[in-house]
Amino acid sequence: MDAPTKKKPIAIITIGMAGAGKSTFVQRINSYLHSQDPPTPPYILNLDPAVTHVPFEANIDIRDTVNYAEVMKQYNLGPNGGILTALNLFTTKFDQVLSLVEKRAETVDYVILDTPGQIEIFTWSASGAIITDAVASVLPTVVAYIIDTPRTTAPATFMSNMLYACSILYKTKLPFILVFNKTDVQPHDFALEWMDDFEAFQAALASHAGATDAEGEPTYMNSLMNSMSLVLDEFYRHLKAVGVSSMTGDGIKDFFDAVDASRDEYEKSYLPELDRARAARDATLAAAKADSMQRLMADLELDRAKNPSGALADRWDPAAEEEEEDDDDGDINIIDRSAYFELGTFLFFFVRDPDGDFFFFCVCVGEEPWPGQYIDVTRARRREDEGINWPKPG
Ligand SMILES: Nc1nc2c(ncn2[C@@H]2O[C@H](COP(=O)(O)OP(=O)(O)OP(=O)(O)O)[C@@H](O)[C@H]2O)c(=O)[nH]1
Repeated sequence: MDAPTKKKPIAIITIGMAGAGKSTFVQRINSYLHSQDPPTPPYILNLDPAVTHVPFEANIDIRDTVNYAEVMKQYNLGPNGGILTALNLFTTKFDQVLSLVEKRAETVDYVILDTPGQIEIFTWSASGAIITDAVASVLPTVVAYIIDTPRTTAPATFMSNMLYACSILYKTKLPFILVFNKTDVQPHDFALEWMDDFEAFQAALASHAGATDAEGEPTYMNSLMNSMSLVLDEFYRHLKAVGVSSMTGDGIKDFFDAVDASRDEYEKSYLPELDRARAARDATLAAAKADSMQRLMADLELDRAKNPSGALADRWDPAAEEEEEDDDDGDINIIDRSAYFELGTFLFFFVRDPDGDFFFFCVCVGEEPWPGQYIDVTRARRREDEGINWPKPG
C-alpha cells in the first residue's frame, strides 16, 4: 500500500502596521511550533531588509542577499525607497526562494513570511504582489494581519485598521486572519463585539468625543463611519479573528486552529479561482501565439510569391545556429541558512567542564562562501563570474 502523501505546508504571510508586533509574533509562533510534541519547526523567511535584529532564526533572510544600506547609497534613496528597491531586487530572485521552499515542503508544516515594517511597501508594491502570488500558487497560503489592539480601541482607529485589512483581503483574495495582538495589555473583546454587532460599534461611535457638532448634530465623519460600519459588516463575515499575546503566548493555539481551518478555504475558493485565472491566461497566450503565427505565415507566403529566388536562400541551418548564451544566474544569491550545515567542513572540539565531564562541540568551516555573509549588490555587478545583472529601478 502506498504511504499517505504528506499535506503541503501552509504559508503564513504576516502583515501589519509598523510596531504592531509582527516580528515578536513570528518569534512566538516559531517557539510554539518548536515546543510541540513532536516539534514542528517552521521554515521562516525574513523579508524586511532594514531590520537590525530579528528575534528568530530565519532560514532565508533578505539581508543575506541584498545590502539595504548599499542600495540606499548606490541609488541615492531614502529609507523607504531603499527598502522598496531592496525588496524589488530580492523579488527578481524569488524563483530561487520558491525552489528552496519547495525542497523543504516534505519536512515542514508551516512556512512563515515576516514582511517589512512599513506595511505599504509590501501590500502596495509590485514585489509584494509577486511574492504573495508566487507563494500562493505553490502552497496553501493565509494572510495573518497583525493588529496593535491597545492602539485600536478608538472607533475611528478601529475602522481605519479594518478598512486597511479589507483592502488587503480584496487585493490578495487569500484566506485572512485578523490577529489582535498584545491582549496582555488590552483584551480584544471590544473588537469582537464591534465586528459581531454593528449597532454596538455605532453606539461606541456616538458616545465618543467629537461625535456631534456644536448644534448637537452628528458630524460628517460620524455619519460616514456609521454607514461604513454597515459595509464592513459584510467584510467581517469573511474573516477569522483571534486574540493573542505574542508576549505571553496566550491565544497562539487559537491562531493555529484558524490557520488549519484556512486550508479548506484556500482549496475551496482560492485554488479554483487561481486555476481559472491560469486557464484564461493560457488561452489568451495561445490565441495570441496562433494569431502571430498566422500573420507570419501570411507574410512569408506573400514574400515568397514576390521574391522566389530569395525564398530559396531562406533556409534554416541548425548547424549554423549559435549556442544560446546561458543567462542563468546560478544559485549564489539566495541563501538557505539551514543548508549551511550541509555544506561545510566540521571541526570537532572536545572540552572538559569543571565537573570533569567531557563534551564536544563542532564548528563548520570551509572555503565555500559563508551563508550568513552579505552579497554586496555593488560588488555583484562588477564580478562577471557571479553573472548577476541587477536591474536599475525606475
Ligand atoms: N505587551 C506586549 N508587547 C508586545 C507584544 N508583541 C509585541 N510587543 C512589543 O511591541 C513592540 C513592537 O514589536 P515588533 O515585533 O518589533 O513589531 P513589528 O511589527 O515587527 O515592528 P516593525 O517591523 O518595526 O514594524 C516591541 O516593543 C514588542 O516588545 C505583545 O503581545 N504584548
